[in-house]
Amino acid sequence: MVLLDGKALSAKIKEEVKFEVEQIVKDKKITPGLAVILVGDDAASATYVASKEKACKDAGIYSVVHKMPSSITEQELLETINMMNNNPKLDGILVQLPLPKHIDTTTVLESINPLKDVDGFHPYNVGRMVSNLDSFLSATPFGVMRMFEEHKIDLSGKNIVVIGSSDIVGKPMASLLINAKATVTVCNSRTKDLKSHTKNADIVIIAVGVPYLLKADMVKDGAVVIDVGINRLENGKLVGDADFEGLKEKCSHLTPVPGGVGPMTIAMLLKNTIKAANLREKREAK
Ligand SMILES: Nc1nc2c(c(=O)[nH]1)N[C@@H](CN(C=O)c1ccc(C(=O)N[C@@H](CCC(=O)O)C(=O)O)cc1)CN2
Repeated sequence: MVLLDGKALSAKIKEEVKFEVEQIVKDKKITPGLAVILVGDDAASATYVASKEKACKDAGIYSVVHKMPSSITEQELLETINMMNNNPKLDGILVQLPLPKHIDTTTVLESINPLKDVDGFHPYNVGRMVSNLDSFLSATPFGVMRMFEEHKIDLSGKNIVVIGSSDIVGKPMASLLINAKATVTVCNSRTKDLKSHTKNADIVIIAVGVPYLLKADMVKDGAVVIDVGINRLENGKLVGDADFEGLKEKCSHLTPVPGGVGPMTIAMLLKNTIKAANLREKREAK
């Protein structure tokens, strides 16, 4: 079994980004800039934002983290985003999810300038991605695609099952796979007989937030399994949605948790920030 090591690959991508930043600074005389908005005091979100801040610093990207209490109104958040939309030094803007319940996530994401939308969550970018046009790609599915590319895992004509249809992972993942000419089945919590789908799959991608849901008897020999789940058990252990120990005997390729898809999310965010910095002149001309 080949371990799809996201930690090692993300380190390589971060080095690529560092080089790209140096080129931009030299050629365009600008420093790429990223704004991260963190609303509330969710501990996991705070950790992810801190990792994004550190990754930016290491790569030479200017970053600002704007922390807001969970009591803020939607209007206050929209005003902050508007200010960032109008700041030319900020090439990318992202709002860490999830947001508190009283704030409408769609309204907030739609308020970000699509040319600064480094999360790829704005409907403009989602639409362009579905149409296979150049766009910002949501970092997690983008990271999974980069893993496939790196390990020369061909997608064309493959039967791929995506378990989970979230806006952040499942839906964009399915679109990218369709564009890569795979035969894609998307399953969700109402899917009848999940195993009948996964058993036929060359590749299974799972992102549901249910520890150990995908077991060895649910996949065929030599399957590729990509585990996007991150679940913290009561004993503090971090595990995925797939039963790694059982699956490792059966799969040709498998991602670990931690150290698989998670670190790729941050590396691909940096890639998107470089893309956004390269759009600065285009934005300014508008
Ligand atoms: N605005 C966004 N919000 C959220 C996103 C996103 O892409 N944009 N994705 C997730 C959280 N996330 C990044 O924001 C993220 C999740 C996990 C990891 C990661 O490296 N995980 C490690 C384990 C970390 C730990 O110890 O908890 C791993 O899997 O090895 C990075 C980023 C939801 N919100």
